[in-house]
Amino acid sequence: MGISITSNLKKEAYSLDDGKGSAKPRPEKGPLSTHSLTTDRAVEEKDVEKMVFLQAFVKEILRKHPPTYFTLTHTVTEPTTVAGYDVPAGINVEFYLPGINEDPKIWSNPKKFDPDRFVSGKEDADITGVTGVKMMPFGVGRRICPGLSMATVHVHLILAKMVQEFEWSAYPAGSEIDFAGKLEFTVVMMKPLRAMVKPRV
Ligand code: HEM
Repeated sequence: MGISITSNLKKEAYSLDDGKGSAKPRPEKGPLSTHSLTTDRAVEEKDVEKMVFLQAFVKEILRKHPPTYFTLTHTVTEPTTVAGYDVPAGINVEFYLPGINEDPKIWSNPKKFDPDRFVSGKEDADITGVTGVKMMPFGVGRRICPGLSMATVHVHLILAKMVQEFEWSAYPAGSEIDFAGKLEFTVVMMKPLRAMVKPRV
């Protein structure tokens, strides 16, 4: 499950949300980072914590294109109230993630793919849910995805390496990318991504 999710997530990342698949995420530069992707050595895990835009970019992918639409099914063990609804013990609850991730009551311009929302300091979200829940791509609480750390390290690093080494663009050149998803075991692109990949020499 983890491998399938992380690989789908990376496909979303390469294609990006501008519909053209231009070679982003943009190189880390200026005040966003003390590290540049154009450095003469391969990016390493320790560099990622300084790459503010990359972190914002991955968080925005997880918000706008969560790899699963639902968490796993949870059973209520004692009567409770959620958002004003009484939930009796013994029933199953499903959490629909895009309903939270794109809730206009908690996000500005939620339909827009905009990593800068996390850079500018306008908005933030704790993906572990410890300090509050505005998005929960890994679930939250006791049954939170145990692969969270591995998955986030993996996605940040592979994405940084792919962008450092290659230029990515849509195929055929200039074509629009259709970001519509469909649910298989995880969410996959309805029309598989076709990309041109050129080594940055
Ligand atoms: C971006 C990548 C990933 C995402 C978005 C993701 C998301 C999720 C979600 C939403 C759940 C359900 C949590 C809940 O119901 O509250 C889950 C559970 C789980 N995930 Fe992940 N996951 C990812 C990667 C991984 C990886 C890399 C592994 C293993 C190496 C992994 C292993 C598991 C396991 C074992 C569970 C079941 C936990 C339980 O029921 O107690 N996941 N994941």
